[in-house]
Amino acid sequence: MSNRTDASHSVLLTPEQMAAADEAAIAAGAQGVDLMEAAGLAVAATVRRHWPMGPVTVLCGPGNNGGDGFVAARHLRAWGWPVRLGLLGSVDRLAPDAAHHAGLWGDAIEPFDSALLEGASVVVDALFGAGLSRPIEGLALDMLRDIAGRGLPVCAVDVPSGLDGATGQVLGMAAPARHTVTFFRKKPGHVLLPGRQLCGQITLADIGIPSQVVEGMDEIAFENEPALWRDMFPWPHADDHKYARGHVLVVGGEIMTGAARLSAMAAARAGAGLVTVAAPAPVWPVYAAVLTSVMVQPLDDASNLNDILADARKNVLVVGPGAGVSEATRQHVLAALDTGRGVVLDADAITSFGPAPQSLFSAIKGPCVLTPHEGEYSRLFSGHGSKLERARQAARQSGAVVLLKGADTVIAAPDGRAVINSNAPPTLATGGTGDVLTGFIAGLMAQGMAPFLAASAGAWLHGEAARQFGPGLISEDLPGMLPRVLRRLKAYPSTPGVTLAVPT
Ligand SMILES: NC(=O)C1=CN([C@@H]2O[C@H](COP(=O)(O)OP(=O)(O)OC[C@H]3O[C@@H](n4cnc5c(N)ncnc54)[C@H](O)[C@@H]3O)[C@@H](O)[C@H]2O)[C@@H](O)CC1
Ligand SMILES: [K+]
Repeated sequence: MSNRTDASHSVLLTPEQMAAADEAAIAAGAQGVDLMEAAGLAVAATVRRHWPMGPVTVLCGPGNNGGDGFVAARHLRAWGWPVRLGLLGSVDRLAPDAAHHAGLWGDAIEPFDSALLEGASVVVDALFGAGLSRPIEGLALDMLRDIAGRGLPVCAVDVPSGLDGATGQVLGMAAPARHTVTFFRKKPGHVLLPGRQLCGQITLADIGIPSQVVEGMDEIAFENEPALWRDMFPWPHADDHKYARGHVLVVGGEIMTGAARLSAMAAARAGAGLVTVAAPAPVWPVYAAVLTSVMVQPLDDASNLNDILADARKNVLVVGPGAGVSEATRQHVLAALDTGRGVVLDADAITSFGPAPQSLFSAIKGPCVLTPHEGEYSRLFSGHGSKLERARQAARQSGAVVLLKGADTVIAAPDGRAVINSNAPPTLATGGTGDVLTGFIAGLMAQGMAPFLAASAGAWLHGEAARQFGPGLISEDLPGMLPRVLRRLKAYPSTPGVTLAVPT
């Protein structure tokens, strides 16, 4: 767990937002050539920090990313490194800032071909950054393939060239980097997959852009970290009693009984004062036999769910885990939504509305979280673009917080706020972990945490619990890891500043 205290560093800027930040900094008095100088110096310093001195090849592209490359080359040369530099295109076509730094380089610019790679112990990839506008092809494609084929260690400037900073997708080709140096703030493409895996270790360099330039920007996304929501975390109060800490009701299914049990245990561990599973009457004993701290109420054939819901202290309702795709599940969802209380819908609850998503959306009137994986998403939504955009579109369309699952889970609110979660280890790719996540979120909501914050916090706790458990994880290990994660979270420094509670 990192102990960073400045949540502003979890801000993610799209290349367009970064360009606006750059413009605002220049309008406030910064010089473009100075920003480029700082950027290139940070790249050179990263190379010096992580590689022993040896032959370095700097590959410069036709835009400002290439300009950063010229600066890095000049500093490395000044520090005694043998530097070779190749330029894609010609010096007289460089934009003014890059041309300025090409002039300061003032040394040989070699033809842009594979000979540049001979003997290189590290390659600085300054071909394309934020300005990538089409798939890599031609000479650049050949070069990147050659670098990847030779397995040369790469230090990427801003992004590995070919990676779309907005989406995390590769346009044509990108050579995996060992280190990526980016400027001012990370970009969504550094956190979304496959981008995250191509960047290696990311260094965030301060190049002199004032942090205020971000204020007032719309639709900023964040990389999930406790600084964003920890101050709103529902820690128990000294005078709390169990009824003050919320009551989660999980509607259980008849076949996959484990799923609802996992959600229930997770909700309890997340701190809900009470948790009840409403279990179909025929399998009621199955639930009752294995759940100790969780109450079990029989749900009979005639569907007495409304009677169970009559107790308004049940303030968060979970439908979906192990529910089965059926008309009964649909009815349970609609009954839960009709209460206007907090609702978390997962799995079969989502799939049951596949044929008629609008009937679900129009029933959502209270705080609601949908937790689809990609398959479930595509049953309800026809969003397009990056995962970030698709989660945002779904949240807007449904009026619910949408948590779009995966190794790069995205959480989006209907008002445009969005968080990308990046701490989930691959050991979470096993049955039942999603049911636990649902329970964590419900447990936090039951204690009064707003749905977007609860979903963000739940996703982070889930990832952290898995990380701390390590290899061999199965889903029922996760709730039991939560106390340890919460203990560490409690010790996490308080962080005034950027939080998710501020609507954009
Ligand atoms: N915005 C800022 O605040 C700063 C930006 N800096 C650098 O500037 C970069 C952005 O510079 P630019 O906007 O000039 O963009 P790039 O340098 O990323 O690339 C733009 C150039 O590449 C060409 N191009 C795009 N895709 C191509 C493709 N697939 N094949 C061939 N040519 C292609 C474009 O026509 C244009 O000439 C950042 O990534 C960063 O490295 C830094 O200098 C520091 C300050
Ligand atoms: K690059």
